[in-house]
Amino acid sequence: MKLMEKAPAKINLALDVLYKRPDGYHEVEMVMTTVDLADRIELSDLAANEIRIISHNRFVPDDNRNLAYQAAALLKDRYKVRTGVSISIEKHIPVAAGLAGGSSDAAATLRGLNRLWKLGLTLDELAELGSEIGSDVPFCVYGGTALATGRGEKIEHLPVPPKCWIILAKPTIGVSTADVYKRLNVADADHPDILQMISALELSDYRKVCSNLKNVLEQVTLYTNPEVAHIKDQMKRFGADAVLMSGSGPTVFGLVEHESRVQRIYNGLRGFCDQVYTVRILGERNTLE
Ligand SMILES: C[C@](O)(CO)[C@H](O)COP(=O)(O)OP(=O)(O)OC[C@H]1O[C@@H](n2ccc(N)nc2=O)[C@H](O)[C@@H]1O
Ligand SMILES: Nc1ncnc2c1ncn2[C@@H]1O[C@H](COP(=O)(O)OP(=O)(O)OP(=O)(O)O)[C@@H](O)[C@H]1O
Repeated sequence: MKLMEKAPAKINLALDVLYKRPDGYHEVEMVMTTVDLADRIELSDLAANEIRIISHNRFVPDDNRNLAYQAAALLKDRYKVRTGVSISIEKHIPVAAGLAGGSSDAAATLRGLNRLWKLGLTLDELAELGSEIGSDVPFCVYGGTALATGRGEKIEHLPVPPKCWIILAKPTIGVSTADVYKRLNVADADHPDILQMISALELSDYRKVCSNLKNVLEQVTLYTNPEVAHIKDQMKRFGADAVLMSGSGPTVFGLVEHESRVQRIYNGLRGFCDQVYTVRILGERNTLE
């Protein structure tokens, strides 16, 4: 049997770090939402009892370093599954970009294998398993819009953001998430007002969403990567309503309310940046089919 799952990218509308925990992770408060830039995961039964990754992307590992591989290995081990699986990843989300591409592939693999192997697990159970793979995986299991706390694994669903266009631009540099967290000085950081962002979503107030976009990790990545600041400036200059770096970066996203401006911003950025995407916010959370 063969089946397909979509693995959408996420952006962080607000990202706060409260403190460094004794286990080395940071306690966070993040408002996240999925967008319609997605990898496509195809899962098929394999006669041999093994996990095979096919990706055709030189930046994506095809062994047990791949987060989709880890998701399959975790389910296989926990539920004593004796059949093999081939996981084909058609990559559309830029790698090491702050868009949770690997985490979303892992989450889609959990959802897909739950169906393929008829495990009967709930999304909550899949999200709990996903937290063993990475902090962004539980959010990616549900998708939609949510507040993520703890190290990112505690999820509370939020209303869909007001309708708008999102422009994503990724500079050619890659960023290490661990390194960005390590270099953050929590005491000196400029913190977002997470409650105001939640209120903006509850009121469906586009202007309020724009004025509350803030990411505490942005300064850290901007400091060592001036390209990110340049893209932010240009996106604003071309007419985006508000701009922010997603996650640990380096991808920058801009919110645009009026369609008439989208093409101008896209064309302006394409003049000096190879990876630019125009996307929409994905309204719906995932459900189990
Ligand atoms: C930056 C974000 O993408 C924002 O959504 C996430 O906070 C990071 O999520 P992720 O990539 O799934 O992170 P993980 O794979 O769990 O962790 C990678 C590394 O980032 C650091 N890390 C991550 C999450 C967290 N709350 N505190 C941390 O300090 C740790 O050094 C960890 O070893
Ligand atoms: N399925 C996968 N797709 C992409 N990268 C993967 C995958 N599995 C493992 N990786 C590894 O993970 C690293 C980070 O990739 P990813 O695209 O997930 O980063 P990211 O978008 O910055 O993640 P996050 O936003 O969660 O911090 C890559 O350099 C790659 O070696």
